[in-house]
Amino acid sequence: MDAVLKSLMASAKSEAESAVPVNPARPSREEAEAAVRTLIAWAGDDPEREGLLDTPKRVVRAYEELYSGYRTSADKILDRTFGEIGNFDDMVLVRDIEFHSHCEHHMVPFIGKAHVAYFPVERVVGLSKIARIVDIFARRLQTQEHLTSQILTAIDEALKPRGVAILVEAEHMCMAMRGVRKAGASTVTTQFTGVFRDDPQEQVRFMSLLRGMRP
Ligand SMILES: Nc1nc2c(ncn2[C@@H]2O[C@H](COP(=O)(O)OP(=O)(O)OP(=O)(O)O)[C@@H](O)[C@H]2O)c(=O)[nH]1
Ligand SMILES: [Zn+2]
Repeated sequence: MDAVLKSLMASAKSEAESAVPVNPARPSREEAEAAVRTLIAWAGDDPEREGLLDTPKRVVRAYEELYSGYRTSADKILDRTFGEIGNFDDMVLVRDIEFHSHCEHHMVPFIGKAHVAYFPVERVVGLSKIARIVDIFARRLQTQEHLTSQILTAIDEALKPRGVAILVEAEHMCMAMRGVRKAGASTVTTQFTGVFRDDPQEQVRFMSLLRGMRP
C-alpha cells in the first residue's frame, strides 16, 4: 500500500478519537479532484464532457462541508458554560437534532435524529452546543454506534454531568438504495452514563420525555 495512503488511514483513525483532528498527510485539492475524475470514469461516464467538467470541483467543495467534522474540536464547543441556573438540578433534554452522516463502509449517507439528555452539575452548556457536537461527529465517516458513543463521551468528559443519555435513530442509504434494499428500516442506538446507566427509572423518564408532549 502506498505510504501516503497508509499514513492517511492511520491519522484518520486517531482523528476520530481526538479533540483536535490533524491530518498531516491530507492530499491537495487537485489530487482530490483528480480522484473524483477517476471515479466518474470508472462509473462509466466521460469526465471531459461539458456537464461533468466542473463536477470534481463541486464534489470536493461538498466533501469540505460534509466532512468538516475532521477540522472541528468538540472540546472547544463545550468549553463555555453558564452557572446561573438557580436550583435547577434535573434533566436537560434536547430532542430531534437532525443530522446527516456517511457510513464508513460505503460512504453513502445515513440520516436521522439524535436525542441527548444530561443532568447538569452547577453549570449548563448552551443548548445549541449540543446540536453542534452532534454535527461535528456526524460530519465524519461513521458507524451509528461510534457516532452515538462519541457524542455521549464528548459531553460526559467536558461537562462531567451526573449522567448523559443518548438515543440515535437513522435510516442508512446503504441498506435502502443498494445491497439488501430495505428502504424504511431504521436503526436505533442508545447509550447511558451515570444516573441514566445506574437508575432504570431515569432511562424510563428519558424515553417517556422523548415520546411525550409532541406538538
Ligand atoms: N453496525 C453497523 N453496520 C453498518 C452501519 N452502516 C452500515 N453498516 C453495515 O455494514 C455492513 C458492511 O458489510 P459487508 O458485508 O462488509 O459489506 P457489503 O457486502 O457491502 O454488505 P451489504 O450491505 O450487506 O451488501 C453492512 O451490513 C451494512 O449494513 C453502521 O452504522 N453500523
Ligand atoms: Zn453503509
